[in-house]
Amino acid sequence: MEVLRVKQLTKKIGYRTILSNINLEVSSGELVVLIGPNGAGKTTFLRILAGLTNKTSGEILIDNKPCKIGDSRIGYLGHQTMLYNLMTVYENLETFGRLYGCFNDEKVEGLLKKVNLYFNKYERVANLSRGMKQRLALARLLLPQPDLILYDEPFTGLDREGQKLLIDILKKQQNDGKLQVLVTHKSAFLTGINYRKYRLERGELVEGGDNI
Ligand SMILES: Nc1ncnc2c1ncn2[C@@H]1O[C@H](COP(=O)(O)OP(=O)(O)OP(=O)(O)O)[C@@H](O)[C@H]1O
Repeated sequence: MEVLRVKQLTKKIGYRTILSNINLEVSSGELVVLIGPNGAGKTTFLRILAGLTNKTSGEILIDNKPCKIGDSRIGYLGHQTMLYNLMTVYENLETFGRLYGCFNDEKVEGLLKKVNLYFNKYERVANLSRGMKQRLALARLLLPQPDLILYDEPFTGLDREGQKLLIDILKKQQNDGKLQVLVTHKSAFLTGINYRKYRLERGELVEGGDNI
């Protein structure tokens, strides 16, 4: 995947305009960060890109073709970790991997090491801490090796070490030429990494913008 183009994207709910004529371009290797106050429409925007919410109007193009619902090249990490609580760490990745046809024992083990859960692989998800669940959700996100990766507040629940680990993951994806869009309310988390910053305010996207 080379480029994602969002053109004149608008989302209305009832007669409220949540997103108004959003234009955005993300190229291979680029990380775009969206900041904005609570209720600004950040999650709505990511969910539309992920194909989980309908847009009202506008276009989303991937390499100049309309983005298809359920495109397996798109990975989305939302507020909910969507993990199976009664399964172990390993079983979660195995089940997800088999479902998406990307299971491979070596890959799963490698990812578990990457997110520092290798020694927890036989633990049930229900017994993990919030930060550990978030790290497992990250591993699951990366398992199908998506080209476009969407992160909604991915630093939630992560301690210093977890934050560092996520920064390393973001950098690795940049080097691999992935397209990344990340929503956060605090860009201070993102020190030591290159990114393009936008502020979403009253439904409009403004380039740059201060931290909030
Ligand atoms: N299904 C829905 N029905 C009605 N209103 C909705 C719906 N989904 C979102 N909204 C409204 O759209 C606005 C944007 O919500 P959204 O969750 O995208 O904001 P956000 O920027 O992600 O906020 P936060 O930082 O609090 O997560 C909010 O005012 C919300 O109430």
